[in-house]
Amino acid sequence: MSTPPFADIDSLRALCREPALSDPIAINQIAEREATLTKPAGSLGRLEELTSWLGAWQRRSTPRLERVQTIIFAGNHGVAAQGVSAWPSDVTALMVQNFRNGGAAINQLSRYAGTTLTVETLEDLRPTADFTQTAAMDDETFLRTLTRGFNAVSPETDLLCLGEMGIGNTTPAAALSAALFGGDGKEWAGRGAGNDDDAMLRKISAIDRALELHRSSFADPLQIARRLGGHELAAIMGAVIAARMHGIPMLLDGFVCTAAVAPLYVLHPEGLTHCRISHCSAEPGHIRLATLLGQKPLLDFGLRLGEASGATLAVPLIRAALACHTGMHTFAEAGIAG
Ligand SMILES: Cc1cc2ncn([C@H]3O[C@H](COP(=O)(O)O)[C@@H](O)[C@H]3O)c2cc1C
Ligand SMILES: O=C(O)c1cccnc1
Repeated sequence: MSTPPFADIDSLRALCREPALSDPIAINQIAEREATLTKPAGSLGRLEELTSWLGAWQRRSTPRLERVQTIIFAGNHGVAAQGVSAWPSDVTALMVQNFRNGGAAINQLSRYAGTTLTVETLEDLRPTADFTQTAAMDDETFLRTLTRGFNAVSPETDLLCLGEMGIGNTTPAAALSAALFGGDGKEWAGRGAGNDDDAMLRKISAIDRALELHRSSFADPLQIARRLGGHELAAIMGAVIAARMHGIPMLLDGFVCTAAVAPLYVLHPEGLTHCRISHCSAEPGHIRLATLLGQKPLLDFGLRLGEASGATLAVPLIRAALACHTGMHTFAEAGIAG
C-alpha cells in the first residue's frame, strides 16, 4: 500500500484545495481534430464535450478506454438503528457476497460495459457510530477509510466508475447535502431502497436531529464528511481525490456517491471537474445536488439502485463518444468541401 500524501485532516484539506491538472494542449488538439470531422460543427452535442473531457484529464490528445474500472465501496451505518431503511443492515454483507458471486445488477452492467469490477468492504462492515448521538467517525477512522479509497485506484486506469453498497446510506447522503447546502430532512430525504411513510418519518427525524447536533461544525466540509458521512462515503471521497491527482476521468453514480464527494466541491470549485455525474437518480435530492454542483447528469433512466450501476451504464456512451472522435473521417479524407 502506498502512503497517501496526507497525514491528517489539515493536510488533506490543503491537498483538496490544490489546483486541478487537466491538460489544455490535449483540449486544443481534440478541438482541432473535431472541427475537421465529416459533420456539422457541434452536431454530436455532448458526445464532443465528453471526448474533450477524457483527453483533458488523461492528458492525451487521443484518449484511451482500455482500462475501465468499476469500484464498489461497502459499509454499514449506525444510524440504521433508527429504522431509516426498509432493509436490515445484514443485507450489506449479503449483497457483497452477491457481487462476488456475479449475481447483482452491477455484475451484468460491468460485463456489458467492459469494466473491471472490484468490491472493497470497509472496516469489516462494522457500522459507523449513530450520527444522531455522536460523530459517525473519529478522525482516525475517517482518514483510514478515506485512505482505503485513495489506494484502491490504480494510476493506470483510463476511466473510473464509483459506487457504493450500504444499507441506510441514503440517510447520510441527505444529511451531508443539507449540512453543505442548507435545508432539512424533509427537503433532502427520499425513499431510498423502498421506505414506506413511517420509515420516511423516522429518516427525516434522524436527519434533523443530526443536523441540530453537528451544526457547529458546518463551516468545514471535511468535518461534515466525518461527522455525517460513512465509511464507504469516505472511501469514495478518497478515490476521487486519487483520481484527480493521477489524471483519471471519473463517472459518479447516484445520490449517495455524489453526496459523498460534494464536500470536495465546497472546498474547491474545481474539485470535481474530473468527474461527470453519470445519471440522475430517482432519489429526489440527486438532481438538486447535481445542479448545485454545476453538473447535468448524462443519463436519466429512473435508476435508484447505487452499486455504481448508473456510472457503469454510462460507459458505453463514453466509448461511443471516443469511437466517433477517433474513427470518423475528415472532410479532406472524404473529399467533401468543408
Ligand atoms: C437488495 C438491495 C440491493 C441494493 N443495491 C444497492 N442498494 C442501495 O440501497 C441502499 C440505500 O438505501 P437505504 O438508505 O434506503 O437503505 C444502499 O445499500 C444502496 O447501495 C441496495 C439495496 C437493497 C435492499
Ligand atoms: O441514487 C442512489 O445513490 C441510491 C438510490 C436509492 C438507493 N440507493 C442508492
